[in-house]
Amino acid sequence: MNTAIELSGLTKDYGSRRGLNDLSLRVEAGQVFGYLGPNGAGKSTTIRLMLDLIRPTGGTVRVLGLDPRADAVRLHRRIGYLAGDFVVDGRQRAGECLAFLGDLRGGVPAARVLDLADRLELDLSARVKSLSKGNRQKVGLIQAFMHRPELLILDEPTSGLDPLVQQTFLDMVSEAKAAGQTVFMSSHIMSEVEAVADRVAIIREGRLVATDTVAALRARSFLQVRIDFAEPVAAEEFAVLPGVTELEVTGSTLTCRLDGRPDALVKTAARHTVTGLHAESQDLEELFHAYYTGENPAATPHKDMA
Ligand SMILES: Nc1ncnc2c1ncn2[C@@H]1O[C@H](COP(=O)(O)OP(=O)(O)OP(=O)(O)O)[C@@H](O)[C@H]1O
Repeated sequence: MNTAIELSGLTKDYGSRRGLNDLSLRVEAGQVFGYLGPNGAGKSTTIRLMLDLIRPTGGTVRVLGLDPRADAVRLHRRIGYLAGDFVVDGRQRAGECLAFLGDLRGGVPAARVLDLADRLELDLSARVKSLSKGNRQKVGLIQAFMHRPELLILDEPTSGLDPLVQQTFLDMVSEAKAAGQTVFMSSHIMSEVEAVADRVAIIREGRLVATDTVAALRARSFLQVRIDFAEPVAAEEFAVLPGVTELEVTGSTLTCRLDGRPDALVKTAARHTVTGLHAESQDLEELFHAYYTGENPAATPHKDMA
């Protein structure tokens, strides 16, 4: 598999302040990669370094096999970038602005812009300065997607978008992936990238704290179970079952955490009369919250630096 982005030992100091600390990361071509972290974690810093908008204090960056500094012009033609603080000339109409940016990229068919504007419900005749934050963000999204770049780098792309438009955006990301494009997108909310990302990385205070596939993270999530029985049950009968931890039995009510298959627990419970069953899946969001705050995540994914 080709590598779209390779960061190695990347460090960025802002004076005495550290923006990024020895960060290594690889994004394979064709992947949708979610880059997650709380405010101030270093997401925008990483993205700006990838595009040579700022220079690293240490470490190296390769994007599409090129050096962003030496090959800036060649590289920028192959990338669609949405900045976290996307700004354009507010006096222009949205359509004029997009036509201008399309020309800079060697020409984009008007029908392509119209189609994206239609899907995102953006009025191309409105002046940019009259647009709401969310509608301005749509202009930013269209300019990033419209020339079908090999690599999309999107800094907080869903910022300001309402849920319906967020869904349209996610559809656009899925289509880009189906067309073989690579998407690197930052967010501070897991649920925004969960549906489309193949892989996610989490950073906190300028350091990478975990990276793994969304599927693997999901597989590590667990169930919080409560079973009500008609009669009191013995804790010992359940304590030995595979995957059962944090077991508590109070009279005829059992609560536990269950990792993996529920088969053994269900079969053991079925030896008794079950009057109630409640199983709640631990949300990926909770797992990420634990990473964000630096607590030990309940289900600890290994660090996978691949
Ligand atoms: N130009 C700068 N000068 C000084 N410090 C900076 C500068 N840019 C960023 N920082 C600091 O570097 C750290 C990382 O900032 P960065 O903008 O990369 O975070 P982020 O993860 O993108 O956050 P957000 O979600 O809030 O956009 C923060 O502590 C920030 O204050």
